[in-house]
Amino acid sequence: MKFYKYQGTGNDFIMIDNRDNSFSEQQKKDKDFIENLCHRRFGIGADGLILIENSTEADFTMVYFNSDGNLGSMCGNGGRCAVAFAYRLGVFQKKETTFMAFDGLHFAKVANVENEITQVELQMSDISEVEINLDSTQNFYYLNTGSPHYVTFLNEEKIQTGLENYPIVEEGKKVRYNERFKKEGTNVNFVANNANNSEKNSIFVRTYERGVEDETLSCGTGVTACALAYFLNQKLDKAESQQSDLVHVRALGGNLKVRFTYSNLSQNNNSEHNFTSIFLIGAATAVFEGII
Ligand SMILES: N[C@H](CCC[C@H](N)C(=O)O)C(=O)O
Repeated sequence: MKFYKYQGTGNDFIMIDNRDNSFSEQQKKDKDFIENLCHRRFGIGADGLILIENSTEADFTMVYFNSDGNLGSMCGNGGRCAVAFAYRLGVFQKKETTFMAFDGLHFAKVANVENEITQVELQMSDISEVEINLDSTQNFYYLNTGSPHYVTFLNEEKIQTGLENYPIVEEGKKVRYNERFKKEGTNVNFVANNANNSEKNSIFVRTYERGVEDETLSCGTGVTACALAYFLNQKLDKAESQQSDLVHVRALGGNLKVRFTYSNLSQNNNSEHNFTSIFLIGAATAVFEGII
């Protein structure tokens, strides 16, 4: 079986063209097999496995597994890699596509191709629910950008040590395995202002990923969740009823941008935050290919 290895800001994936169903239904259920493929010593090594399959509604379907072998939810970096891979396979010819994923249809644009690096603008699902927990005992946003994300902004005391040195795995596990989240799990994101970038709306994000149960170098749905939470955190009081914005995000594995339109239809209801036309923008890179 032929495989390709891709990475998007250091979040890496094994990609398989499964339009011929060569990756069997049996293999999809075989968690040990998938876990081994993703294992960095016993296998190819990856944060996840992605299959490109035929779709009746769209150009293709993306099936995503976490590196623990479980079927995952939406994956933003994987989605960008899947678009780059499908474009290379000729699954769609013009530089725009629509594909099916765990959380529904996604539109994407191939903005540029230069050798092995493809710039992809991936539309994420609209968001209308954001849980905001900011009081003396809690400090987090919780939202689902295709995958569930807990987002916390490092406060002054924690920021002293810097997000660079913050114990992400240890602190991430405390949240991921707490009473509320331990059954379904959650991804856990830590955010600080990006002091290295003078551009406005610039944040630094580190993510503990469920299913990988470790920090990854970047998480696309996490970066998206952090950009939206940052917008709410910074601008809610000043937010007009409708506005568009762009947030620059640095992850350990590289830079991404998140563009979106915000509207709060009922100004009195703080829980109704509508984000539409959300795009995750950045590179997807082909690394190598091989035969299993
Ligand atoms: N790395 C992925 C997210 C995977 C989400 C996964 N960890 C889960 O919650 O099932 C991304 O780029 O969006």
